[in-house]
Amino acid sequence: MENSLPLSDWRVKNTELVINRLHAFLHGIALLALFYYRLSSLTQIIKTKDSTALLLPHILILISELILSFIWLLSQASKWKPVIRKAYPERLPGDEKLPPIDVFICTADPNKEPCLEVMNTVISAMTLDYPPDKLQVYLSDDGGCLATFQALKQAWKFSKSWVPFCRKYKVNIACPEAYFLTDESAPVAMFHRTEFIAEKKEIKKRYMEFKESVAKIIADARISVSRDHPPVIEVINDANVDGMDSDKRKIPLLVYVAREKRPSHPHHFKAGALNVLLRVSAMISNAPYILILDCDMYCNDPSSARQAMCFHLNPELSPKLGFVQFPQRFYNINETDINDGQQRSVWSKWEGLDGLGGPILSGTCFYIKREALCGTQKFREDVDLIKLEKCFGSSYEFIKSISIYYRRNYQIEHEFGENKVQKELQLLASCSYDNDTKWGKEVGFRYISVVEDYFTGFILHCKGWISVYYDPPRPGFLGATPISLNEILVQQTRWSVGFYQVTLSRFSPLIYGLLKMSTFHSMCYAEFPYSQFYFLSFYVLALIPQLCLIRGISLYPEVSSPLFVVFLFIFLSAQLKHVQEVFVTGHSMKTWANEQRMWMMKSLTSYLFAGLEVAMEKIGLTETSFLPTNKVVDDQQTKCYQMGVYDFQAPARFMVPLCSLYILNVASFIIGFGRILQTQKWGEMLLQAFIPLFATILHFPLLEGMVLRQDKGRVSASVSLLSAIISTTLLSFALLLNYY
Ligand SMILES: O=c1ccn([C@@H]2O[C@H](COP(=O)(O)OP(=O)(O)O[C@H]3O[C@H](CO)[C@@H](O)[C@H](O)[C@H]3O)[C@@H](O)[C@H]2O)c(=O)[nH]1
Ligand SMILES: [Mn+2]
Repeated sequence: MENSLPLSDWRVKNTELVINRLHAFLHGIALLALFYYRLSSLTQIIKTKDSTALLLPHILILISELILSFIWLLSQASKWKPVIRKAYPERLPGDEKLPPIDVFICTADPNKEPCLEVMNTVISAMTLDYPPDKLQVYLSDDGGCLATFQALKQAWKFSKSWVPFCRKYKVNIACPEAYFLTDESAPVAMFHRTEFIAEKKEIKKRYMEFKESVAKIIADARISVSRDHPPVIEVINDANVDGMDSDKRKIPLLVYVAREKRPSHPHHFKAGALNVLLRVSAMISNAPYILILDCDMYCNDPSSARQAMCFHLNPELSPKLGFVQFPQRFYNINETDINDGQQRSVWSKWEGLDGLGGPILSGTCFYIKREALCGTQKFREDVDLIKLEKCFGSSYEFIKSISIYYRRNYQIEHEFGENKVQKELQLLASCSYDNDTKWGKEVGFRYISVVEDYFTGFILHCKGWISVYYDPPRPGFLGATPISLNEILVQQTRWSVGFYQVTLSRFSPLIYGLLKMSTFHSMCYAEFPYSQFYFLSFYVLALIPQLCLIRGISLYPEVSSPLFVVFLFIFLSAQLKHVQEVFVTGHSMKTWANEQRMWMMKSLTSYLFAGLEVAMEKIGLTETSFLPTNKVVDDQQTKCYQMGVYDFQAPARFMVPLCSLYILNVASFIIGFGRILQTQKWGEMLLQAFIPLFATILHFPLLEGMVLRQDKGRVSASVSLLSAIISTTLLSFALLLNYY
């Protein structure tokens, strides 16, 4: 009876589907009317003799509207068919039938990624509700830091009591730090209560001791990131014996991996680290499924592994299913979330992508099939060793380990600790192993972009794998997101660089993607890289209508013209659609305002600078870098975030463009409005005066930061001054031209 019930099912979100398609239809027609107006007014300008002064602003506005509309069009794909999924872990087969899982956790820099948080992520993964002999946790330490290694040993020691405690009392929060903060009581029957309280007290004491020991390790060590070290791979256990024996294992296996790094070798950042883990784990446990986690994302609900298996083991999905993606949810978000750290709009797209072939791989919180990453599906028949070596590198042991996927007769026979295995592991974690192989190109995580997640997922989809988005009611994972404006903009710049790198390669979603996947799916993939061009639109819209306003050049239809309604409709329909999406996902108007503001701020800074960075990279002036976000927050940033105000202590390159444009918008509105009063040309200039007014209101926090605030998070005086000079220069230039 039980077996006949499906492990998972899904349904289309019909109401949203209807709203989205109807909106797309109406908004699309209005956009056509807009371009009709633009083209006819352009032809008219060209026909009139003295046209040069008018032509340029009109063309610029047309370009900006074309870009906005093109990205809007791409974005409709992810709204086409939103679906929602359900998993039924209680219908899974017994533990003995569950497949093993390897967990990969990456850390890179102990100065930016606090050791205790990394260890909490590790411990939370060890606590997953899964048979312990089928769960292996690997920590990749890209910093090659001894302190991390020592702390991991302490984490293992603590896990030996924590994991059984959680299993016994079915503790619902897998991360100890979070558990002791919330004071959750276990759902046990009353007669266990006293025993539970006593054990909880004891385990809390052990956690405190563990915390102290980590703090001591950090205090004693010289914390530095090494770029020059040999590979270190160690199974963490008491006496170097009992950890490996899976029959007796009460808690999951824990392995420390620091791959070899040499200054002369490219290490390909996180993708490189994950590929080393893929190889090393193949020698040790070789689980068919892998959970990948960033060190700042811990397992919140221990049942995520079983939930993911509901999809991976569902015969309807299984053969083609590459990965199950969970959303990234954050524990450090507050109600105001002024920086839009939660990225609501991105995650709601994933439901739409799920209806088209699957969500984009998002770097962390996903259960992926090893076979999909290793690309072994194409070696199903017997292939010769030379060919395999060219693809997977020189380790025969590794090739044997993946051969289960095409001959299915290879079992791991070696004992860990044998010299031979250690030697093989060292080889697999060496920095030159990738050379002249297909690693990073056709095997494992792909290298060409710093958004290795997006790119690798894209290639998997192109190869015919599908993926599933699962957003359970209780978040499977919780992480920390940057809370300062600066970190958010730096992070966004990195992502944007990564998107440009993909678009400029031969794998551009709108060329390569269209050939390999459905049109709608590739449109979803294209939306991300093409969104970078918002910077062009927003620079035009933040400057041209304003400068034309003070010069009295009209760029929009008069109030009396029927086309005025078109513009009004487009503005309102876009905003109301956004408001509807915000409300449907349970948020308020504040979220709408924050998202609008951050969208513009990111476009005017991160998107632009990423473009410049990639251009410099192309001509050989700079090298790609992946600077991990700083997970250490100072009091100042926390204070600002909690008060719901921006921390404007970001570098001038971010602040000056924003402040200059703001001042220019305020000034142009005042001058323009004065001009309208004088000339009484209300109808002609109304729309145009509205643009700087909207910007002034939406970005009011900038005015506060420059003029009203006195705290440390205000805009620095030098930035305000420089911005004032820049905007005044631009304004006087425009005004002078006017009198000319
Ligand atoms: O050379 C490196 C650089 C980073 N990392 C790790 O990569 C993870 C992600 O780095 P983080 O600084 O937290 O970046 P985010 O911007 O928060 O990460 C998002 O964006 C990345 C792509 O840019 C994805 O890999 C991530 O999964 C996704 O959460 C962290 O665990 C790092 O330790 C490495 O292992 N090696
Ligand atoms: Mn992160």
